[in-house]
Amino acid sequence: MNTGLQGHKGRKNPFYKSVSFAANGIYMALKTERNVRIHAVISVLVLIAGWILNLTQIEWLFIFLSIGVTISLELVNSALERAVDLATEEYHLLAKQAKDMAAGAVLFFSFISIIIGLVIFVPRLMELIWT
Ligand SMILES: Nc1ncnc2c1ncn2[C@@H]1O[C@H](COP(=O)(O)OP(=O)(O)OP(=O)(O)O)[C@@H](O)[C@H]1O
Repeated sequence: MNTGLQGHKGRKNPFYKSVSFAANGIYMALKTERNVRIHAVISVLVLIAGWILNLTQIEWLFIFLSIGVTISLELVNSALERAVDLATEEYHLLAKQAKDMAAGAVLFFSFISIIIGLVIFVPRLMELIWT
């Protein structure tokens, strides 16, 4: 009986294999999902800006948290889109709600990330301009 703890072929996968499946998931999302790529590019630009502006430890923590949560939500959203498409090819109100709510989670946290970015970067840029 498959208890749900076993891998695809009935055996529990070794840890390194689970990590490699997860890394493949990130690679597939980057390859196939435009929004994941956009967030990845923005994240790299924010990291470069943070490095140039010499952020404090606490500012870096907020930046890494924002990037991490946003990209993680993008991955979960992409996974849910695929699961819904696998479940039905027909139009279904629940399918629409599931996809739109998952997309809403990404949008919601993106707004929070923008606010965090503004709170951190605007004073730094003002400092640069006025000094
Ligand atoms: N099976 C379905 N039944 C009802 N509505 C659906 C279904 N599949 C998708 N939708 C809705 O159609 C719209 C477009 O969804 P779709 O998955 O094609 O792309 P998307 O949400 O723009 O995301 P992405 O661009 O990342 O693929 C969304 O509002 C979604 O909720």
